[in-house]
Amino acid sequence: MIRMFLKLLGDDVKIFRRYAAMALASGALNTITIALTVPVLLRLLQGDVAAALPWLAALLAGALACLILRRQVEQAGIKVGIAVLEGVRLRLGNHVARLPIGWFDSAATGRLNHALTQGVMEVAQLPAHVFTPVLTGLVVPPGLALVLFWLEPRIGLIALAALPLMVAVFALAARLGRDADRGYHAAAARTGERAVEFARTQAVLRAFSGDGASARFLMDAFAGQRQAVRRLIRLSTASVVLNGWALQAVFAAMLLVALRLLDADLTPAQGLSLVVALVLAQRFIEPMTELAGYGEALRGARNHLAALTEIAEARPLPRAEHPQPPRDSSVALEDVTFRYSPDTAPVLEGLSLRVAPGSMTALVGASGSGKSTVVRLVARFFDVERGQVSIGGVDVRDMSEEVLSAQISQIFQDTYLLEGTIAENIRMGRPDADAEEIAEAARLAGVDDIVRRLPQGLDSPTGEGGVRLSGGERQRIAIARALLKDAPILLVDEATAALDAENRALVTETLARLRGKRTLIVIAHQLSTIRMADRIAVLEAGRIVEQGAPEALAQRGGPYARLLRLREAAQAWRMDSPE
Ligand SMILES: Nc1ncnc2c1ncn2[C@@H]1O[C@H](COP(=O)(O)OP(=O)(O)OP(=O)(O)O)[C@@H](O)[C@H]1O
Repeated sequence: MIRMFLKLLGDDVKIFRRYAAMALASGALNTITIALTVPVLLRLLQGDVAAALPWLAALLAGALACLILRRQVEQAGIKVGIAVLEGVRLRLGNHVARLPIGWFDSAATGRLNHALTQGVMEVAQLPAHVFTPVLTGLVVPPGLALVLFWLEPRIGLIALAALPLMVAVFALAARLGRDADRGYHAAAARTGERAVEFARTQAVLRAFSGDGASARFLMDAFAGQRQAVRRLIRLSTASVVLNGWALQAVFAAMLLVALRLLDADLTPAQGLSLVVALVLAQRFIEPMTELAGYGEALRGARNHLAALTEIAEARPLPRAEHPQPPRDSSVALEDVTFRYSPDTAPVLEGLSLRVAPGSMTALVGASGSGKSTVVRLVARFFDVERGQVSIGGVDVRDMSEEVLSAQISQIFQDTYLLEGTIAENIRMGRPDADAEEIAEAARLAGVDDIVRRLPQGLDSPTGEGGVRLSGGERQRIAIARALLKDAPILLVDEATAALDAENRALVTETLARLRGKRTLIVIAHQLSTIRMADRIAVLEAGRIVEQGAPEALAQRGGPYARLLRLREAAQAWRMDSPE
């Protein structure tokens, strides 16, 4: 855990080392001060107040020094906390900015948000609230065990033997708690997903199962979470009880030995030593009880640290050492194999595709066949596992990010709008565009239909508190951005399911306008788009099973011809059916 913490601190690790050294020194000073109670008590119990006075003075001086040092440790802990708050966010922010675009799926974005807000906040509080007592608590018991051994060897031996035993018990209790925690977090995440799904799919659920059966999957998730909570309570209680029992057992063993010793013939001096040893034994147990109490806080922090470390360890795409510019706007995938994670099957396997500059290629195929993955690889959302993706004859891995980005415009399904006005969102396509160019792109993309009903027109704010735009309207803004950017390659996901007839026509119009002028790669769903393409590539389970000109493929009677028949039948059905 400390290793994860140090890794996150980066260069600020120096501040932590200084703080940790001070915390350990404070623990050592605490031990010495507590040890000073031994001569004080011995002399006082012997009735020799005068002899006790110098020791008492030393004890008071030690207590004062402890107080001062503890304050400094706290200040140093706060400094580490501030370094975490400022440094970790900045470092992770810079790191995340270099991660592949494909890393930012909704789950990762949610984790990032949680880790950077709540996670960093809690980790920043660790030094001041948890590490200080824990580090101090690590030093005091071994120190006092040695003093006990010197004072009363048999009780001291129990204390020394208890140290590794308690480490083992704490580790076991921590493991129990960690397992329960993990189960609980997994169940809570599942319930969260089911609840969001339940809310999002209300229309479908009500249409297809009005008897309440639709809520069953959500109820199952709740039941799973209840079970996980019960297990968490059982195991956390067990770990607290285990720690408590172990500590009490150690103390009881010390008392038993003390009783046996009292039965034996003791000199008055030995009797006094035994009494003082018992007082010291109590001080030996105390910090360990405190330490056990921090188990839960450490476990919680461990989860946050693990989430932050996972983000910090996500690998950015390597930068080109000798970046080269593309020679033209052609696109080629050669023998490409790609999988989303090392433990899943490849999504694309040995896929090759060549797109001539200025031509239009339509990717068609069943859902899940890998069409979106192909366009994501062209835009280098991820790097391929085998083979290569090149633009203008240059591997995308050998291009600088800026040059690659300048080659490509995208019109994808999920258009994200930034906080700002509609005009500013369109300007993202080309930051130096003037108002006239933005207005023209907006007009061509049909955004002016949207803004006409808004009093502030293109300057209307989007996002929270601003205009709420539908999926289709967002896509129009994406089209406007793409037209404004005017990059040599345009990647389009038609996603007609989300679009109304007017938007479908807009996408077709945009493609028709750019056809022959730009390299177009389109995940095509509409027959009109498919027929407009110079070449069709038919995908099935991550491979291209057929490619060529539309007419030639239609006549061949293969997969494309079958797909065409299905689409035509679907379109005829749509035209015949009453709207
Ligand atoms: N981010 C991701 N992480 C893991 N697997 C993914 C991810 N995106 C897609 N996949 C998987 O990769 C396969 C190909 O998906 P892809 O989205 O490329 O297909 P598609 O042909 O574009 O489908 P659709 O037409 O439904 O959008 C599918 O099995 C899908 O589940």
